[in-house]
Amino acid sequence: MSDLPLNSAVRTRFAPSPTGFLHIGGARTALFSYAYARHHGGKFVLRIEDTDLERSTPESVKAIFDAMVWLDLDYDEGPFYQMQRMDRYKVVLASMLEAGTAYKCYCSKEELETMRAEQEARGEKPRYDRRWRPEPGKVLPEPPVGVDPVIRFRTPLTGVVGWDDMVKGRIEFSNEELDDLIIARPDGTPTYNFCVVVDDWDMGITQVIRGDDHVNNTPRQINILLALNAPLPQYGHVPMILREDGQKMSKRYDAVSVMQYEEMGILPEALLNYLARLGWGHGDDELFTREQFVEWFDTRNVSGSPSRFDLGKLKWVNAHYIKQSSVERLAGLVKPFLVASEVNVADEAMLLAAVALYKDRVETIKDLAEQVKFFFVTVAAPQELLDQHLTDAAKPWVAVLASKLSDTEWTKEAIAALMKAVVAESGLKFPQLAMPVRALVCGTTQTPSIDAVLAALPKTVVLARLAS
Ligand SMILES: Nc1ncnc2c1ncn2[C@@H]1O[C@H](COP(=O)(O)OP(=O)(O)OP(=O)(O)O)[C@@H](O)[C@H]1O
Repeated sequence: MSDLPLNSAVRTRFAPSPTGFLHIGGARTALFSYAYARHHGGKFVLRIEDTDLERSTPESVKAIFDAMVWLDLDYDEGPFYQMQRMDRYKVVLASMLEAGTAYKCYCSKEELETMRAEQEARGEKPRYDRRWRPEPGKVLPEPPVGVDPVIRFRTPLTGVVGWDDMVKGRIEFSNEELDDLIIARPDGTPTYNFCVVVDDWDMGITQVIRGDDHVNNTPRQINILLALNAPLPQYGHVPMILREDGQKMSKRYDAVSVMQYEEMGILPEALLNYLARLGWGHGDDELFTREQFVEWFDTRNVSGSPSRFDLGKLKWVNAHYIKQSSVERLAGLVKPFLVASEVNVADEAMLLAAVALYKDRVETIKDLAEQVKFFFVTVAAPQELLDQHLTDAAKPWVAVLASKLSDTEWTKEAIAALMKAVVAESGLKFPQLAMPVRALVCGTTQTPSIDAVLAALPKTVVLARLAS
């Protein structure tokens, strides 16, 4: 079992279940599969595992697509939907019954419960006792009338099933630990592990890269593939991403959707860079492009232990990408945030100027919107800020500055020269003039160079706010 047959052309897949949004744990797993395929010049396949009819919804399918598009994880084939492949599964089930690698089991729920209770009473691990498994010389019970059977896989009774995991190294299970799992329900619908096996086989998947919550499924899936004489893919199980509180991130336990990061003002390339680095490393490199990641990616450098999500680090990475982005792109991204807070952004030139002034000072696009808001609407400074800076000493000089500004040419240089002159004349220190000006015009004292900020605003607006 150690030398698994390998297909030559790499084909990886991402196979989410559409039972909620795509969270970043799933997204990182998708990213690793994607990067592996791209690194090897192979194909990346998207498969929607929608057989859980109670939990799967079309909205969740859309949510997965939205997140994949936003992150630009472009797939080469698919989306394939398991629900559209039922006929194929049934053909394979029939072939397994025919070959004797699967068999019908007529145990009722009650019988299974009794079996379990008796085993527990004897101190044994509860498991199906294989009473319907055909064996040479064994007499099977008469199939009860009117009962639809399940189909069970005929798991080898002895031996070891193992694989060289691309992330975790050698993993082995004894077949004695595995039971004859149900591969089709009484109504004929196939179960999870069976569908995955047929899909991975039909789709020619050569590397199954998935979360390590699937490690226990892998020996079962390998046994079924072997029974089908299908080629075995390589398996790589990547550790889970944990929430900041250390819990597994899962749709069921309030994980945050990938798209919520867009709403927070995270750039997709920042999230990808952050996720790539989370649980994978290339020396000390923290910031790298998608192309570099694809070039460097190797499952051997994926960490074997779970990683904890760290919003602070994500924001740090995001700040880097914001700095690197063009003013035009950022202006396009920040606009919806401003509009959402009912700020009218009619003056495009002012928006560009404002973004240029603030892009190196923010961690998210949402922050950026907050920071540049005062360009478009008056933001009143908190009273304590005014009390602190708009002192009796400063007030008259703010008025002097305002009157001089009204006649000056509206450039950063002219404004700077004028402020300098007023400072000299007044005997104030520069901040004693600049701080009240900031508070009045911007609603805060935390701003970039005040001459640049004033120059980016219409003169009339500056004068009105200084007079307020
Ligand atoms: N927290 C996580 N960290 C890393 N990978 C994950 C995490 N949760 C799921 N995955 C992986 O993402 C892929 C898609 O998983 P799936 O759509 O079933 O999401 P899920 O969150 O596990 O769902 P559930 O709500 O059933 O827990 C699988 O390969 C799975 O192993």
